[in-house]
Amino acid sequence: MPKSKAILWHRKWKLWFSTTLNAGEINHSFTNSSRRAFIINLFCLVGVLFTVPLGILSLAKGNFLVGTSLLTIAAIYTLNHLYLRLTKNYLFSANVILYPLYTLMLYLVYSGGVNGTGHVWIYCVPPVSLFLHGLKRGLLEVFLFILALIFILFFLDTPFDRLGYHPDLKSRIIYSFVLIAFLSTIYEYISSRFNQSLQELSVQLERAATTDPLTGLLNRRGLEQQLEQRDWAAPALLLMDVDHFKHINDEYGHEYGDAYLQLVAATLEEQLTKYPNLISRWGGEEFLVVLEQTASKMDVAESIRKEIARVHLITQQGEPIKATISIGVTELKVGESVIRALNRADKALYEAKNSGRNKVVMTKSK
Ligand SMILES: Nc1nc2c(ncn2[C@@H]2O[C@H](COP(=O)(O)OP(=O)(O)OP(=O)(O)O)[C@@H](O)[C@H]2O)c(=O)[nH]1
Repeated sequence: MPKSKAILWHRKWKLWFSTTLNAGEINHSFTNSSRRAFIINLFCLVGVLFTVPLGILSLAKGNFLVGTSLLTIAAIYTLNHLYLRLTKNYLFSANVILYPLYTLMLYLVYSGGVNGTGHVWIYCVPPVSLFLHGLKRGLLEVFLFILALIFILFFLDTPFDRLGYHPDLKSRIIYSFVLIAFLSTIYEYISSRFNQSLQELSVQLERAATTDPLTGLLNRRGLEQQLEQRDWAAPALLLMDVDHFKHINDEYGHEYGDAYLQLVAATLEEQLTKYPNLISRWGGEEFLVVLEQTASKMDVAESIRKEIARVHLITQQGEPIKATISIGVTELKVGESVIRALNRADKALYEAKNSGRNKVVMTKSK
């Protein structure tokens, strides 16, 4: 096969494996649910790869019962994978894998399995159970499985008893099973803790990337992200700029400048509690508010302007720090880009500044 064709095949297989193993994933991050979906798919895939050839072989040898049983298991695993892919209901899919597995393992111990080797398979129960059902439920099920094992091995008259094993084997099976359960619990505990901190870190990073640290408002990226996430029916854009802000920095120092920006942010939040909105610090001393279409967007802008002119900071020496704000208002038309609408808002703001500041100017969208 030519090299380029081989690379193409390799890529196709890789994509197929990745799609199959990640089918039914709730999101792409490494959450517990996506981890479980991955394990269920892996289990189904490996199960089908094992049972189909063995089933066909058994049928070819005339062993009809074993052959059809194996092919039925392959069909159940395939359906389970398709069900997970369609519904993302990994809890149900986990049950489809686990409960038949428990039953099969207990039956293997009871019957002794092929040439008395049935009990060697039971050690897959703790890791699979803990992976798929998590620490709490997984541990409970492993505990119940151990009770069922003890009952079968010590209180039932079974074909296992007639295999001629040393009497100590029964207790050794239980001890070694408990050891594997213990190790699996430690592994699952560590990996779920690691997963949890990874998720917390990812939430913190996401917040840091979309929030302005000084005011706690959305930053430019956060606002753009939130604008995309919801259907806003022609919202109003209010672009605001604190008047002569440089003067506050120059006169009282940067710390008071920062505190004043925090005061503006708090005032905006307080003034806009009644309306669905997004408030962002757009840059330096500039704020952008996206306001869901209300008949009174000019009234809202006016009340913000008046409130900013009213509120003030007090310095340590008891001096009041006051400022005003200029606002450019426009409407974001359906299908229009934010940048285009912002250009209009910017022009309106410029007009407000040029006509004396402490003003609200609204442009009509063309
Ligand atoms: N304290 C503080 N100052 C900031 C921050 N970001 C920007 N600034 C300052 O904001 C000032 C903005 O000044 P200008 O752009 O000249 O505007 P202005 O003084 O508000 O005047 P007009 O907008 O024309 O009314 C600059 O001095 C910046 O250093 C910040 O996070 N904290």
